Amino acid sequence: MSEDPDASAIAPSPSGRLLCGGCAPHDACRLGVEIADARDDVVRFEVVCPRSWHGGPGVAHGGWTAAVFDDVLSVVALRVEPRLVTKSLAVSYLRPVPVERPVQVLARIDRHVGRQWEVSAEMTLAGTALATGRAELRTRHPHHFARHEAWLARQTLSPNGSHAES
Ligand SMILES: CCCCCCCCCC(=O)SCCNC(=O)CCNC(=O)[C@H](O)C(C)(C)COP(=O)(O)OP(=O)(O)OC[C@H]1O[C@@H](n2cnc3c(N)ncnc32)[C@H](O)[C@@H]1OP(=O)(O)O
Repeated sequence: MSEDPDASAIAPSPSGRLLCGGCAPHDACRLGVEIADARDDVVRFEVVCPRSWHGGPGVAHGGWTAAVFDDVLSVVALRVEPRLVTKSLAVSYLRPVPVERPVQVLARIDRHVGRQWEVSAEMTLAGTALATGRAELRTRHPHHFARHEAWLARQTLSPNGSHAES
């Protein structure tokens, strides 16, 4: 990568959306997440699971639900600190999530001390909880991506395809 990877920070897209690197070129969230309202440490989202993410008949794949929580839990803190990574993510699946049906997600910052963030969210439909998520986030170290790239460059592929430190 020729640019400084650590300069990377989420900035609003041309239409004002906060999007990840994969979605920014589309100017739309491919997970179906939209911010509905943002106040202080709480953000409300409207989310629609695209049918392409179904895992069972008419219901979302659990990986979609986890990705949505990773996204919304980051967004709630990204509004304050643009350089974050997820350290841990826990999801409780309470009821199936329907595809192509708007559901609400409320995400909040529970605790923020130094580089450490604790955030949580609930996904509901008509007031009934479908899933909850909780994450620990970290403000990135200044050379987070550069360190990763340097580490990766030291890994060599062996003839059987496995990696070894060179
Ligand atoms: C819609 C808007 C956009 C939404 C975007 C969606 C956002 C999605 C957010 C994500 O999903 S981020 C991607 C998933 N998360 C990661 O890839 C994070 C990977 N984990 C880490 O980089 C580290 O474990 C972490 C920075 C979380 C550690 O933080 P800590 O505060 O717990 O520990 P610390 O910083 O002391 O580092 C612990 C160890 O990791 C090492 N370390 C930290 N950062 C590193 C790094 N960048 N490269 C290599 N090693 C690293 C560090 O040196 C140290 O090594 P030792 O144990 O040997 O001392």
